[in-house]
Order: sequence, then structure tokens, then C-alpha cells
Amino acid sequence: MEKFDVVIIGAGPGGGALAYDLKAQNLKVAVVEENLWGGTCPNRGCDPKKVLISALDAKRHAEHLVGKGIQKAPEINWVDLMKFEKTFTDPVSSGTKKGLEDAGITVIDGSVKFKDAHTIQVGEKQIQADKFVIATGARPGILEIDGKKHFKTSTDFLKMPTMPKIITFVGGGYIAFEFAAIASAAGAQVHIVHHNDRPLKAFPKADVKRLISQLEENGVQFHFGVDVSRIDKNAQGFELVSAQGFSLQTNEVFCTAGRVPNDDALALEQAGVTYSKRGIQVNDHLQTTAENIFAIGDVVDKSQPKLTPVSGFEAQYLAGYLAGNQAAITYPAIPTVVYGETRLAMVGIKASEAEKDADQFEIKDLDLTSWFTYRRLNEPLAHATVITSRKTGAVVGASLMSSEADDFINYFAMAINGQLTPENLKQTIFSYPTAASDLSYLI
Ligand SMILES: Cc1cc2nc3c(=O)[nH]c(=O)nc-3n(C[C@H](O)[C@H](O)[C@H](O)COP(=O)(O)OP(=O)(O)OC[C@H]3O[C@@H](n4cnc5c(N)ncnc54)[C@H](O)[C@@H]3O)c2cc1C
Ligand SMILES: NC(=O)c1ccc[n+]([C@@H]2O[C@H](COP(=O)([O-])OP(=O)(O)OC[C@H]3O[C@@H](n4cnc5c(N)ncnc54)[C@H](O)[C@@H]3O)[C@@H](O)[C@H]2O)c1
Repeated sequence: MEKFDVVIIGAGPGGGALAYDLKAQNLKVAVVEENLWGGTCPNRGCDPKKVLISALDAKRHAEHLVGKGIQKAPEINWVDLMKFEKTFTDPVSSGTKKGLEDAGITVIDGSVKFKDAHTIQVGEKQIQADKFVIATGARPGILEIDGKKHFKTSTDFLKMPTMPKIITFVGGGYIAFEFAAIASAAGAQVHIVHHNDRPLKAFPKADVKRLISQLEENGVQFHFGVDVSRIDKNAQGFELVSAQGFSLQTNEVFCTAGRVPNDDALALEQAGVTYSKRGIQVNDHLQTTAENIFAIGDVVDKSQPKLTPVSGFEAQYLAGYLAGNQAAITYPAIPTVVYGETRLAMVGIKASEAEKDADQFEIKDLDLTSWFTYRRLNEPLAHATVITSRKTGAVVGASLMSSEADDFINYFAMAINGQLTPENLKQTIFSYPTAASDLSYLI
């Protein structure tokens, strides 16, 4: 039976990064992957999504400048866009696997099941290790309703050969908002059906309201307070039905009501690892309830957002811990972004929390549409909410909305993590005219 120092289960951004770090410590490392090497982000998540966002950007930027130097806005050709997207996704799996192999890491294809805390089964093979790291990520969740087999998922959307005339997303989270923006820019009639009145719940209510208005102006239709209970197939496509009498006809329906951790097929009971529908339970060393088994990334039950750089941060932490650094994991302020024509980005303390402690925090709420940075693009929506500490002057939180907010939020993340004050910022010269050169007017 083959034996390793560490076996990593799952070759996504978390597992992949950890494998290189542990190999650099001269450990005998193997990675097991059951699907595409590279995991969700580069194959069926962030990266292909952002390729589609590039086409949306080109169209919307041009639209805003029609009559201001641009003659006509371009149209998105979905078939060509998909071909372009494939040039990014097609090489990922083989390239990732080869990269690991070339670094001297053992790569094994197959699904893992634990036999005990030191042994796994992969196909016919049993493999032993001193330590295991579970980095199996998450998969699209499917609502338990009649006709659920008709649901398509985010993975299907990102390889959809043609854009349907009418497209519906059930569940108003990151994926629904991002794909709705893409699909409507590509010419589809788009619906988002959400079970309550609070989509994108983690983001500030006022910002989400602005985003909804913008999407509505682009033709997206929202249906709030609707619990879809059945999907019926018919000649035109599908009918979505609720017990309260809601009915909607669509050509395709996507379940975008959250993702579920891949912790249920690993036979974790055999290894003494505690897990639930929320993910694998870990302590502040990312150690599971089995002493020699750790977990990182989207498969972990945690309060931090489940994002690629968070999986990478945990991989980096765990490599340090296994090398002997005993400190508990502490997360920096984590920026999160909803992509679309206007990005909605936030980091640090939210305005809703700061409002409760007005003695401690100052909140600036600014419409930026008339600022040079956004007026030159004739952007319809540019907004910033910035929260600073009254005591130190340091920035502690921000939420930003603009076509540049996905990049711009990173300056705020650095300012928060570095506890930068306006005085510190004055010591930096930013290139001008850029969004960053507006920083001193915002903080
Ligand atoms: C549509 C979409 C868009 C997204 N956009 C963004 C974004 O813009 N920015 C961002 O930061 N994040 C984004 N995310 C989230 C991001 O993709 C994840 O947070 C990230 O991929 C998590 O990395 P991971 O390594 O923890 O897990 P994953 O990337 O999911 O990798 C886990 C791997 O484990 C494998 N595996 C599972 N079970 C087993 C088993 N039993 N045996 C062997 N292998 C197994 C899987 O096949 C997979 O390859 C997006 C996700 C989706 C779906
Ligand atoms: N830009 C990014 O960073 C990005 C983009 C896409 C995905 N992701 C990651 O993937 C995760 C999953 O994305 P997602 O959009 O599927 O999930 P999500 O958790 O962001 O949103 C799911 C939404 O569905 C709603 N919902 C739940 N049950 C429902 C029902 N029965 N009917 C209608 N609505 C229902 C929830 O209230 C929630 O608002 C994200 O949380 C994030 O971790 C990140």
C-alpha cells in the first residue's frame, strides 16, 4: 500500500496551492481529484464568469458613450463568446495536473472514501497517509421540489451553447445577479425569482436596491416573496409554479439558491470527522475532529465568505501550521464583489453595524456619478459608503458601486488591514486620473 506524508483531497485553488507549499517542505505529497483539475474557480466559476463579464463591459461601456463619441453600441455574439471562454477553460485541467506532476507531487484521479483516519480508498487502491487535508469544495445546490430535474446549474450556464430567449434564476444571490447581468446584456429576457424580499443579504440593503433598479432598467424582472414549488415541462419550455398561484413561463431555469459542501460522499464517519450540511467542522487550526485530518476552502463550515482567495489564504495558513507555526488562523478583512455592469463590492465593517455606534464611527455616503472618474465613462451608477474610526481616523469599512469597484475595493482592503489613516495616505502619490487618485477625497 502506498504511503504519503500528506494526501490532499481536491485539486481546486485551496488543495492545489497547499500541495506546492507542502512539497516545498520536502514532504511526500499526493493530490486526489475526481473531476477537473483546478477545481471550480478556473473551470466552472470565477474565471469563465469574468471572461463573459468582459463582453458585458465592452457593450455597456459603449452604450453609455453613444452620442458622446461612440456611434453605435456593439451586440454580444454568444456563440463566439463561448468559443473565447473555452480558450481559457479547455487547457486548465491538463495544465494544472501537469504542473503538479512536474513539481514532484503524486496526482491520482478518482473519488475518495475514508476507510479510517489514516487510510482512504480511491477506486481499487487503498492509500495511507500521516495527514489528510480535505479540500473538496462545494457544488450547486438543487431545491427539493417537483420537477427539480429540469433545473440547470451555474456549470451549465457557463457552457451554454446558445442564449435562450427567456431565462430564469431561482434564488437571488451572487450567481443569479451576475448571470442575470450577463444574460440580459446578451439579449435574453431575464427573471430572478427569490423566496423573500432580501436578495444578496450579506450586502448593504441600499446598495442592493440600487443594483436591482439598474438591472430592472436593463429589462431584468424580479419576483420577490415567491417560493417555487413545481417545475412543469411543456412545449414552450418550462412553467414555474408556486402554491400561492404564481406562474412563470421560461425557456431555461437555473437553480441559484446556494451551494452545498462536498462533505457527504467521503465516508467521513469512518474517520471520525464531524460534518453537516454547512460543511466540515474545524477548529482555529483548520483541524477537524480527527487529529490528523484538516479541511480548507469551501468545504469548511465557516462564517467567512466562500471565495477563491479565502481558500488560498487557508492553504497558506495550513502549510505554515504543518511546518510548526502554532498560531491560530486569523482572517484579514475580506473583500467581496458581485460582478455586473456595476460591480457591488464591500470590505470590513458594514454601514448597518457602524450606524449602531455613531460615537465610534463616521459614515460617508457619496454619489460619485459627477466625479471625473465616472463622468468620463458616463456611468449611470457610481456610489461609495466609507466608514472611518472617529478615534484614529483609520478606514474600517467600505462598500463601493461602479464599473471599477472590483479593483478599487482592494485599496480599501489594504488600508483596513494596514490600519492606514488619511495622514498615511497623503504619503503616497497615486497615478492620475485613476479611481485610486480619488482615495484622499473618500477617506
Ligand atoms: C459560478 C461561480 C462563480 C464564482 N465566482 C467567484 C469569484 O468571482 N470570485 C471568487 O473569489 N470566488 C468565486 N466563486 C467561488 C470559488 O469558485 C470557490 O470559492 C473556490 O473555487 C473554492 O476553492 P476550493 O479549493 O475550496 O474548492 P473547489 O474549487 O470547489 O475545488 C474542490 C475540488 O475537489 C474535488 N472533489 C470533490 N469531492 C471529491 C472527492 N470525493 N474526491 C476527490 N476530489 C473531490 C472537486 O472536483 C474540485 O475539483 C465562484 C463560484 C461559482 C460556482
Ligand atoms: N463574485 C463572487 O465572488 C461569487 C460569484 C458567484 C458565486 N460565489 C460563491 O458561490 C456561492 C454560491 O452562490 P449562489 O448565488 O448560488 O448562492 P448565495 O448563497 O449567494 O445565494 C443564494 C440565494 O438563494 C436564496 N434562496 C435560498 N432558497 C431559496 C428558495 N427556495 N427560493 C428562492 N431563493 C432561495 C437565498 O436566500 C440566497 O439569497 C456564493 O455564496 C459565493 O460563496 C461567489
